[in-house]
Amino acid sequence: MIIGVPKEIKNNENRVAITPAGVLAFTQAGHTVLIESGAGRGSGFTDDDYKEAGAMLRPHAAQVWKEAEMVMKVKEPMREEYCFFRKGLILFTYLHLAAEPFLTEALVKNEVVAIAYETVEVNGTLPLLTPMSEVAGRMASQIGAQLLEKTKGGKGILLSGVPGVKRGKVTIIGGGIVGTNAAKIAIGLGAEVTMIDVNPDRLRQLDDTYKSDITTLMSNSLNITEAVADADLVIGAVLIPGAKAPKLVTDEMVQRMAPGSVVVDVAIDQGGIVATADRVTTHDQPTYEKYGVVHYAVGNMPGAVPRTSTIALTNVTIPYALQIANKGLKKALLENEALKKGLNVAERYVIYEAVARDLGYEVASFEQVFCMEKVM
Ligand SMILES: NC(=O)C1=CN([C@@H]2O[C@H](COP(=O)(O)OP(=O)(O)OC[C@H]3O[C@@H](n4cnc5c(N)ncnc54)[C@H](O)[C@@H]3O)[C@@H](O)[C@H]2O)C=CC1
Ligand SMILES: CC(=O)C(=O)O
Repeated sequence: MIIGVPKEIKNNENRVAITPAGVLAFTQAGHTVLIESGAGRGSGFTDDDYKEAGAMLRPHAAQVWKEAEMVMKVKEPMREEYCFFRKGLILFTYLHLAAEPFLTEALVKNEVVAIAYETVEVNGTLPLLTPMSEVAGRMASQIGAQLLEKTKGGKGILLSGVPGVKRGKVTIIGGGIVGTNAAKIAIGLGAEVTMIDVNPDRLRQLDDTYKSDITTLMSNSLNITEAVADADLVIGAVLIPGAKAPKLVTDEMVQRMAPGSVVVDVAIDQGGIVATADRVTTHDQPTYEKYGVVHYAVGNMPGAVPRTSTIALTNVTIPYALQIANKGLKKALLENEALKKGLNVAERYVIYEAVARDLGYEVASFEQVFCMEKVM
């Protein structure tokens, strides 16, 4: 198979979908890897590193998209990339389609086979989302702590406090991978941490893990209202796989926060859980203020630490991509239930149920599409 890796073009997105080690894995299996020149630079990989591993370089993204049978990316394609979509092209990347109606329409219309990293699922876990959630969760507390500084628009508190001065309060909504990683750093910084989740078993696990370092609360409107009003820093970390994020923090709840408080809505890539996080921000301009509260809503947080993130991401994506290349799409999907869950769009159909529901498409089952036996 011919695998293409274009340079990421989202604002300050310095990750790349393949490392030289990944190239070697493909070429050793007899595949061809095309890489846009400079694609790895932001992650510290030179064109020569890729060439030595057996990749072929292409000066322009258009050539990579056109020649490749499967394009691997990190972020969802930007509008400038939609013109490269074509029937039967396999696209393997983060997609977050429930929050991307125009992208979904472009993929459907052009009959792209789109497999989303974030919905590949093994026993209820999301192995291709996990490493980036680990990065973003850790970053969320780190960034939130900085934004609480006066010079960054915050209320001017140090999360750890100092002897004789009380600590800052962090409320984390969603106790999954982002939430637990945010908690680790917030606890390490010395903050008073409250974690809210809707799953009682999850709350039990969190209590067992962090013991008296955190307070756990069941997710309901009253608990969220109180914990948000009381917090210096709120971190949004809820996920319903594939679906648009539920707006759990209302406009009124944000209005009740003290001026200079901070919201970091990590779940913004699925639309965000905070009503006032009504736009996706970029690393160039990561924050805005609403009701005196600093909002951070960057949709590609791990892009700011590309070396760590690229290696962590490709460690988990390459084995799946290799299965597609080695077996062909149809066989790979049929033999791997986890990968099959990643299939969001194929043959003009939306296959992932939550995406179809949120965007108003009729859902087609994998079997329906598979039986048509055209592209696959
Ligand atoms: N902005 C960025 O750069 C990045 C964003 N993310 C996003 O962060 C979000 C969280 O991801 P993960 O932690 O990996 O997901 P996860 O699936 O590990 O955790 C989600 C948690 O939300 C909980 N939850 C579901 N409904 C809830 C409700 N009504 N109230 C409270 N909790 C509820 C679940 O029980 C689960 O514990 C996702 O949208 C993910 O795409 C991840 C990485 C980078
Ligand atoms: C998960 C995701 O969208 C990211 O890492 O950018």
